[in-house]
Amino acid sequence: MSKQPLIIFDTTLRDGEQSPGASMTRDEKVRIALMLEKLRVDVIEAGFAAASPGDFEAVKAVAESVTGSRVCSLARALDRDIEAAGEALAGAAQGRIHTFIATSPIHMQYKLQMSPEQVVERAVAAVQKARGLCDDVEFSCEDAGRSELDFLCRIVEAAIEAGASTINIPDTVGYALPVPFGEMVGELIRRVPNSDKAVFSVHCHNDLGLAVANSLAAVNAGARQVECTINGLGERAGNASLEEIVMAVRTRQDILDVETRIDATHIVPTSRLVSTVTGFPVQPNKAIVGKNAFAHESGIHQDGVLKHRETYEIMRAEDVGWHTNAIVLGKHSGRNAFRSRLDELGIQFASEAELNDAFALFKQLADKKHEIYDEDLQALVTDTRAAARAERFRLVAMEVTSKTGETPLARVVLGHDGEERRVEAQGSGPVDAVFKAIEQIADSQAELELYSVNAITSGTDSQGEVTVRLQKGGRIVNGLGADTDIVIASAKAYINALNALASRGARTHPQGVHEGP
Ligand SMILES: CC(=O)SCCNC(=O)CCNC(=O)[C@H](O)C(C)(C)COP(=O)(O)OP(=O)(O)OC[C@H]1O[C@@H](n2cnc3c(N)ncnc32)[C@H](O)[C@@H]1OP(=O)(O)O
Ligand SMILES: CC(C)C(=O)C(=O)O
Repeated sequence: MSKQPLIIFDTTLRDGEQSPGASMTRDEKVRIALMLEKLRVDVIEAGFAAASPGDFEAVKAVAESVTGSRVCSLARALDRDIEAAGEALAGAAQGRIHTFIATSPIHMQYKLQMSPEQVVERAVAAVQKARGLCDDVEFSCEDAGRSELDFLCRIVEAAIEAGASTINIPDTVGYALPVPFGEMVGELIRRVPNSDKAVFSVHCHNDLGLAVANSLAAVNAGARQVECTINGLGERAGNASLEEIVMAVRTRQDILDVETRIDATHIVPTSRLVSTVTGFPVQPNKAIVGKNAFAHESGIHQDGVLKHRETYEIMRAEDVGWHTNAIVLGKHSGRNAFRSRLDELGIQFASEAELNDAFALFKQLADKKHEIYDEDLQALVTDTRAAARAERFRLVAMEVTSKTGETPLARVVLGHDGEERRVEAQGSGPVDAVFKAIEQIADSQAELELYSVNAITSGTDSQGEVTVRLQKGGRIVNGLGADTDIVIASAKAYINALNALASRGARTHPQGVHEGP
């Protein structure tokens, strides 16, 4: 069965901009509008031309820059607002004037202080005025979600009669629930005698977190335009999110009779642009565009995704503009994901036992650190391999006391030729104290030529990677150690270098020759 088109009306630049703190300059609106055009949005509501000279200029600039989408301006049911909208849209390849008036008893009585009859009259006059300036006119019944159905039928019929070709039913305060809202929209379409002369639209707010659900319920009931915003930006708790509507429609083609023209591969870049321009970050668990929307950290899910992506993914990350999905290594990850990531890094294990040792170290590290990066894995494999060689010195335990005004003290337990030995030493700093304690056992007579510390990744929970270079009798060896505690990383690096000296002690080098991991 062929699908009917669902018109995607984006109001990021108008209702989205009504979020406190999200106002945009003319140039920012043009940048976002050009991105929305690329996304193949059908209608871009660029602003409210009568709101300010700046918004008038912004609507005008968007109207003159965009050709692939229809550009729209909002206007109250007042001549001056409608004239401003018409003037701002004059240069548009395809323009639309969107006029509105509230229809709920509470808004008519307290806000507009108008009778229902006056509201109908004003609506008709506004639509006629707009039609005189533009041949595409949308009429919205503000607060329709709390309006009486009989009154809605009356005003909608009159607005269509006056020339509106789109009738928008907003749930202005996010009060609706999906089933009754869908029923209301369906009933309106059935009862309005001239409903076939207009496209029915919905505009849902998210005060109860139901904006997308309510919009889809209305689509099921016959609405063929949805008003929405990128990242769900909008007044108070926001509007229905464009990316969620579009991907719900695309993903559930089995039960929805509509399709959109949207090129979903531009969704993530558009979301990023809107977030950067407005300074509103996208929460990590936001559907479609959140950083975690296609990321898997738990072992069972990772195993499933690696075996067959659809076990845990209902959409492809690439289809909405992500580079790829993500297997994030952390404390809930399992061996399959661990092995697979190391494979991708070109690291293979000689045996299952070596993999298990590395995996055990990985779990210990993951308990200390939120996310394990590739650099952490590389350091960890170096550590495992060093530990696997039957080495002369092995760090068993250590404790360092470092207090303001006191000389640092290190207590170290070192495995040495199969025995455990305890030593303690003071030093000018904690690392110096640890090295001195180790030297009490090793007595290497080596010279420390280099000591350097690097943060492997960013963040204060990053692992420190330490390089120690020792020189003895013309031989130079490097030792590496990594840990979230840089003093422990230093001890590991020093011991690693001592083991390198010890294991190659029989060989001599005429000049300084670098050896090490
Ligand atoms: C649900 C929505 O999102 S609707 C869009 C909301 N967006 C905005 O309000 C942003 C742009 N708004 C603005 O810049 C200003 O409010 C303006 C320029 C439109 C109007 O500013 P002001 O003239 O100072 O009026 P103010 O905002 O204080 O009050 C709104 C007036 O419009 C009236 N009004 C509200 N909606 C409508 C309407 N759809 N049609 C006609 N009049 C309306 C109110 O009753 C009130 O009238 P009053 O001044 O006679 O009491
Ligand atoms: C003006 C209309 C469409 C609106 O923004 C609302 O009712 O929320």
